[in-house]
Amino acid sequence: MIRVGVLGARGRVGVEVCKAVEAAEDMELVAAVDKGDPREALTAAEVVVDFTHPDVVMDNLHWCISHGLHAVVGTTGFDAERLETVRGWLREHEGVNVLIAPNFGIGAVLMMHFAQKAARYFDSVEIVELHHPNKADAPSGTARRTAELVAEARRAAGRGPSPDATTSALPGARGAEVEGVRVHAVRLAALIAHQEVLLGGEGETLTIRHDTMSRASFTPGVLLGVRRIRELPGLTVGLEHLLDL
Ligand SMILES: NC(=O)C1=CN([C@@H]2O[C@H](COP(=O)(O)OP(=O)(O)OC[C@H]3O[C@@H](n4cnc5c(N)ncnc54)[C@H](OP(=O)(O)O)[C@@H]3O)[C@@H](O)[C@H]2O)C=CC1
Ligand SMILES: O=C(O)C1=N[C@H](C(=O)O)C[C@H](O)C1
Repeated sequence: MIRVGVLGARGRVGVEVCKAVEAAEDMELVAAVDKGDPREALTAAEVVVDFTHPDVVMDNLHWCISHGLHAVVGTTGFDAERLETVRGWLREHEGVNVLIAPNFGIGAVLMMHFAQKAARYFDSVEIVELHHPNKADAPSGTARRTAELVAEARRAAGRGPSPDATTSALPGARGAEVEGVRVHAVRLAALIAHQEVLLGGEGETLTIRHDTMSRASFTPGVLLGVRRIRELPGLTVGLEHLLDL
């Protein structure tokens, strides 16, 4: 049995993760911790799952690593600097492993992968992410990561920026720029999490779209991470490393 603790256990995703861990035959939920609860309960766990908030996730991770606990992290807000900080902590605590994934949905991971594959073949690319209005961060972690992957593929193919002759625009009208890729964030009641990657070329467009219809969709990926984390040394970024893509 893998002893699992959940941080953010009363949150929208945390609740689903707790249910999934309790239903898994090879796991035991030993701690369900949310804001205001003492983290010490997590020391009964081997693996801690974090779905909290971008403002607190670094402190949580530092605490887990320094207590020798593996961490599977869904919370967003990671940039290159934060990832480097985590790598530094892990160097000081050999044997502790961390998986950080901006999206644990299998379909979402495939959407990012397909977008990365397609990027080299099109002149233009833009990303539209659409989420529930209670989301803390914009753009989403998934959109940021998609933009990074697409930008990397375009650079490798020797492609310059997407064509754009705009010389006059209201601030924000063209979205945010992530490594040269435009990302637009929509917040709308009734939505959960959705993303479109729009690609345009000579006389054709390709739209790659993913829709999250239930937060339970994140749990198979989280459980996969929990099962595999002990054999993934150091820091792993992205669920794609655990899939056969
Ligand atoms: N990687 C993935 O697949 C996915 C990632 N996410 C990300 O996960 C994060 C959480 O999303 P979501 O569940 O919707 O958010 P919620 O706000 O619903 O849940 C977060 C929970 O964490 C609690 N919390 C805040 N601070 C702490 C703390 N220091 N220690 C323990 N618990 C704390 C919150 O309490 P309170 O409300 O009182 O502040 C809340 O109950 C976000 O960054 C989101 O983008 C979401 C979906 C999928
Ligand atoms: O906050 C959310 O809801 C989600 N957050 C993640 C992100 O920022 O990419 C994953 C998914 O989009 C849902």
